[in-house]
Amino acid sequence: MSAWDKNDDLKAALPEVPPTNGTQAEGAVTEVRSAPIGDWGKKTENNYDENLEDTSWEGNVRVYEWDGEEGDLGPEHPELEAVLFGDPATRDPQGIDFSKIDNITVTQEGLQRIHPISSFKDAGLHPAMLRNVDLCGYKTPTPIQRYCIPAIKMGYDLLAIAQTGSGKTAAYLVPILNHLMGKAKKLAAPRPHPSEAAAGARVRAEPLVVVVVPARELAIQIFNEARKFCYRTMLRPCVVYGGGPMRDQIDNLQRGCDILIGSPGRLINLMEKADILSLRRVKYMVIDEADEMLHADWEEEFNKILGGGEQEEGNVKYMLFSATFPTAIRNLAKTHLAENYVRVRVGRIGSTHENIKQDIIFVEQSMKKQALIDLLYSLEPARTIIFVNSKRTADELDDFLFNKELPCTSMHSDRTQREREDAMRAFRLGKTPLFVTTGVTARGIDVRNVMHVINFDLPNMDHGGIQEYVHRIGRTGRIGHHGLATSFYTERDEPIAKLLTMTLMETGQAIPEFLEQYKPEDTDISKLKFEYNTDEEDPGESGDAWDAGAGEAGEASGDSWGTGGGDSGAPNGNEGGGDSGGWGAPTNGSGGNGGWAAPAASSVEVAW
Ligand SMILES: Nc1ncnc2c1ncn2[C@@H]1O[C@H](COP(=O)(O)OP(=O)(O)OP(=O)(O)O)[C@@H](O)[C@H]1O
Repeated sequence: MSAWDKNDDLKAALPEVPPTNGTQAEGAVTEVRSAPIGDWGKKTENNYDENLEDTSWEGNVRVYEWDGEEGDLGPEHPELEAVLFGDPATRDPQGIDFSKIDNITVTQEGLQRIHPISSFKDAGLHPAMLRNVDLCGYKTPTPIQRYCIPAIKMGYDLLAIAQTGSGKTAAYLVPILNHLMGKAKKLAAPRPHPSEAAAGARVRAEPLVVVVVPARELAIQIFNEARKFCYRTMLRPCVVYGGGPMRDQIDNLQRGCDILIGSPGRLINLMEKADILSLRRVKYMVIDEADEMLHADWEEEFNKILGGGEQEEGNVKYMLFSATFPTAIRNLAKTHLAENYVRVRVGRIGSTHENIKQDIIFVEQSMKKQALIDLLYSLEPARTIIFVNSKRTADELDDFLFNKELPCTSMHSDRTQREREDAMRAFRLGKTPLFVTTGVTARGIDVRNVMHVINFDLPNMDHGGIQEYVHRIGRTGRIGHHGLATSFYTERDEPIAKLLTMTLMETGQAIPEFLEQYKPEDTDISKLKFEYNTDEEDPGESGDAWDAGAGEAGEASGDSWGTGGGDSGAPNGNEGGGDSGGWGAPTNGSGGNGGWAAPAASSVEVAW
């Protein structure tokens, strides 16, 4: 365990951010320190030559290998278990405060009403999957998991929106893999026995699940999660991403691939090699960070991936996940989903967690570096991500901090993939607890114990805007932990000021004096209008709520994990009949007016 993993929750010690030498806050006391108050450890320099010798690309790590003779379930493998799930001493989540997560309102829409599970035990998971969940240290499902697990089990397309760090990855991996694990032999493509693969036997990869994500590091991270949930199943995960070694990635695919996680460019590249990869067997297509993937910049890639499967119409379930979802992109998203898709939203779309303390400090542009050093020197050392808006600033800041003897590393899109993986690894391991990066890591990246996010530059409204702010600060305060997000605000940040102020108000953060002028006239928090994704535009959300009633949780329980086609209740009828529970289309839906909701959609709010 790294020293940086010991204080699982520094929350109690979360400091008030002191004014820095760079602030203009009136009456600010500018205590300038010339040295850090704690021990940051040694500054380190990456030796890339040494690393070049190292062939351990992140995609080449071990996965559970099925030798095909154990029936549906492979034997336990204690050594691999320790590799996948880590030191048992650090598995159990400590310091997690689920109270804030559990109080968030959950809204669901669509023709079908989903009954949330109350515990993993009630989810009808295969005992081996339940054990994998337990090995991960998950005791209780998060709200998004409570809804997504039964919805996916029942076979619906899904649009799921929940705050950063709220467990969206497991919300789709667990039910999808659970559903497929009993059917792997029937559905999966033939593959060489591991001993034959070692002797060079190869097949074409024909995955059952494809997960598409917008960033390479995120693909690697989700692959690592998939490795855990595939443990002892017959399902073999692979990852492909740009910049990584093509030869190794192809080699891995050709040993058999059931779950493929990829960044779009490399995925398309490989799809063009018909003897290497075919999407003809795909049953589930998951688009993570879906609002980013549906962005116009990705349109071509996105359409190629969605259209490249030769699957029968209606045979693929589509799942879209994100923490943010601007209205226009939500409207586009629905065109990719079946009419009877289910939509689940936890809290306001794009809202931040109360667990993240947000501080905004006014800084003169020319004083930012000084302000940063003041800030770092005045707080206890803590694993920290520093976001900047340009590659040049990332390089400069890395140098600057390094010259101050602080242990930092940095990443941006001009770095080689080897450098990117090294930097990420050094930060994850706590070797370099300061990580300077551009927005390339704003989304999805989950590093244990990130206590502080600093926006050295606030996101530009033309590049990411308030959504990027939400994703960036969401690298801390994950899954019930507490974190601090400090942003340097300069005169140039005026365009984001209004949305930023409302975002602060929503979670009861202190509004600094210089932002007071941007407060809306009506300060009633329930009436805040986030123009970029007004929920009013979502028909079906206003009235017609189904009576949530009591006893919601647990109703999806009971039936056992997949034996053949009977458990899905697949609404498209493509995996047999089932037990969708007789939720006929409600007659009171409002749907309709060309906007977001599916026909006759209705919604229900459930306060947890
Ligand atoms: N039920 C659970 N109990 C405890 N920890 C969990 C649970 N579900 C997920 N986690 C952990 O919570 C962390 C955040 O999960 P995840 O990365 O899936 O969040 P996310 O909602 O996808 O966030 P983002 O929007 O930033 O991508 C991970 O470390 C994951 O292992």
